[in-house]
Amino acid sequence: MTTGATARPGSGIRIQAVDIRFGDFAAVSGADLDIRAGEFVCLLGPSGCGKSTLLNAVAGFVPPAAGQVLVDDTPVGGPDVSRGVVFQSGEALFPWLTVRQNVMFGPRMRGVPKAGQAELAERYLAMVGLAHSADKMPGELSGGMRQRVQLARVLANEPSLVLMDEPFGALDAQTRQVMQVELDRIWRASGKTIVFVTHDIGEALLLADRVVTMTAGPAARIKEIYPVDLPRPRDLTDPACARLYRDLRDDIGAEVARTLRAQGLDDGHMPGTGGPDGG
Ligand SMILES: Nc1ncnc2c1ncn2[C@@H]1O[C@H](COP(=O)(O)OP(=O)(O)OP(=O)(O)O)[C@@H](O)[C@H]1O
Repeated sequence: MTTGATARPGSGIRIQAVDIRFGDFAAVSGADLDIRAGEFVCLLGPSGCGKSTLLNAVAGFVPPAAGQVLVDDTPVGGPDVSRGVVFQSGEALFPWLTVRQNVMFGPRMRGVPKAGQAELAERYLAMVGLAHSADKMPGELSGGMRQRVQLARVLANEPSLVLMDEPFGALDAQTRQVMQVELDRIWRASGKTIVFVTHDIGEALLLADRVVTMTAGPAARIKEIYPVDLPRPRDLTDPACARLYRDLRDDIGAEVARTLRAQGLDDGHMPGTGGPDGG
């Protein structure tokens, strides 16, 4: 899968019996998941279930109240550049630095000599298709371009895994499609492990080796794991893909319906609950 383009290969992740609390609120409870080195895993689930919270635990932003997250058998104790995070908003870029300087920033902080910084910026800007925009300011870029720069900036830190929290959520449908194709290519070229949070079933099916669903919170846990053993690039209209799409839609629909029932709201029209959609 990898071309060996980077020094550091992807890491394996073990999420073991992880509980995450915010005060008295149990956001995640007993989450267990193993992710292989170099794997692309999408986390999918109803809004507010705990996808970002679990991703943040892998990033080291949120400490588990119980259980542990291991990356290459080492417990995660806090944030680290070896675990790169791409957020939804391209606003995470430094607006006063050029694209190239944004990408060189991490290596500079890590003490990489100037020539090495420039080389990393060149390599990763080329990988995300933005070599020609290196001297632009972030404000001169489109939303999709800003997300590519974010990805290049993370990759320039040579992380062993990349954590992406709805990175294309703010993009228009067409740009999103282009970015999905690009990310598939970049992932294959980089050999990184990617954990990707999304609401979008189609996006998950286009990108993931495995799609992991979560139950509705509170106390969300891993619900089901769906291997996507289909050749890439994928076609959502392919019958096998369409079947998986329906399974995932029903899985998520059942969780949304459960939440609505718990709130005393009508769930008769949700897929997976015997609604008109056939569930
Ligand atoms: N810092 C925090 N303090 C208190 N509660 C939090 C905090 N962060 C998240 N939560 C709660 O934890 C639960 C899970 O939130 P999280 O953002 O992980 O969900 P999500 O599945 O990523 O949602 P979405 O898909 O809507 O982005 C929610 O009930 C949320 O309100």
